[in-house]
Amino acid sequence: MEPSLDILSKEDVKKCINAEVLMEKLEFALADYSKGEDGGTQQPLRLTIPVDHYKGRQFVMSAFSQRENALATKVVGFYPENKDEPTHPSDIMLYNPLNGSLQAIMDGTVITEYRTGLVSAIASKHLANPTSKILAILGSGVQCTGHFNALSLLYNFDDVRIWNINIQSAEIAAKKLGKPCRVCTTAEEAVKDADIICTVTSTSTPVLNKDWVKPGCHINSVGAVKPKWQELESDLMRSSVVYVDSKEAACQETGDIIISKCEIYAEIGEVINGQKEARWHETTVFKSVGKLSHKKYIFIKYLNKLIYLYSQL
Ligand SMILES: NC(=O)C1=CN([C@@H]2O[C@H](COP(=O)(O)OP(=O)(O)OC[C@H]3O[C@@H](n4cnc5c(N)ncnc54)[C@H](O)[C@@H]3O)[C@@H](O)[C@H]2O)C=CC1
Ligand SMILES: O=C([O-])C1=[NH+]CCC1
Repeated sequence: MEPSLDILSKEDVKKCINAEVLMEKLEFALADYSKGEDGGTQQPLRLTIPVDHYKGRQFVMSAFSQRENALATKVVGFYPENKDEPTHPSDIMLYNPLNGSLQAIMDGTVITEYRTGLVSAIASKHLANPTSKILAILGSGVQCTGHFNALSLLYNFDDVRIWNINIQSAEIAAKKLGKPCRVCTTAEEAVKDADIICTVTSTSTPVLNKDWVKPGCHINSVGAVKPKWQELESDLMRSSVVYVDSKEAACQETGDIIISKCEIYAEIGEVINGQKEARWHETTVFKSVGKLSHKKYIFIKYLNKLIYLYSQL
């Protein structure tokens, strides 16, 4: 008999996700990755296909995890000018690691939204002041909600600010958060005295300057996923303690690291493993590029188990 193939829509995936469980799994995944070969993961640098003719690009990310016994590939586009379609269309293929056969194809957009915010939340847990009360989010697309929801699992913010280059978009995002938050007209106003700042934009030039940032704050920066693009000013990168998701990927894929020529202090996985310090009393930047597709397939594996149950109902 042919093995069955599960096909999961965005709604199917949404029904399966439990953010708290996923956060735990992601922390293991980050730690395993930074152990190198001892971590039992195989994860080559992702493939980037420029589709300049249509102002887009596609990333192909594959990985195997021994811990989860999972093998998967995620394909994600980056089309920042899309209006009626997602700017990051994505699909995930899950394979049986024993024989390589395809087990499931699923929407990858929901996973991308959750996973990216949760990884920033994990970084914040280690690198931000534990009493953080003021959150600023620069950018008001999918990752704005993803980051707000993920960080709210760990912090009880009493002041949340949002800024976007397009203020109407920030106002729409603010309503979606379901909690009071302030829409600011400038990025500088939004980040004043903030304890945690998330930059989640599609900008190609810096939106956050060193002089605006309170010493000791923690910054999660997830945009600028091109070698010539920057989300944070070079001076800010050079004067902060910089952590990344993957040194290999960060040094090749983001102008925030390449152009600023800043020093990378550690991978966040090294902090989780106790190999490097969490210097949370200093100004810290967690720069992620999302290279860690094994973070995603851990989701997938988890989802697959739920999918199995789900398919029994
Ligand atoms: N590091 C990672 O793991 C991941 C990174 N990303 C990146 O994070 C960023 C945000 O992703 P999404 O929220 O899904 O995208 P989105 O398209 O939903 O939102 C992007 C936001 O950036 C704003 N923006 C565009 N140009 C700007 C400019 N010049 N200055 C300030 N804001 C500007 C847009 O108005 C919008 O609010 C993107 O750069 C994306 O490629 C996305 C997923 C994973
Ligand atoms: O990991 C991811 O899904 C992405 N990284 C950059 C754009 C999308």
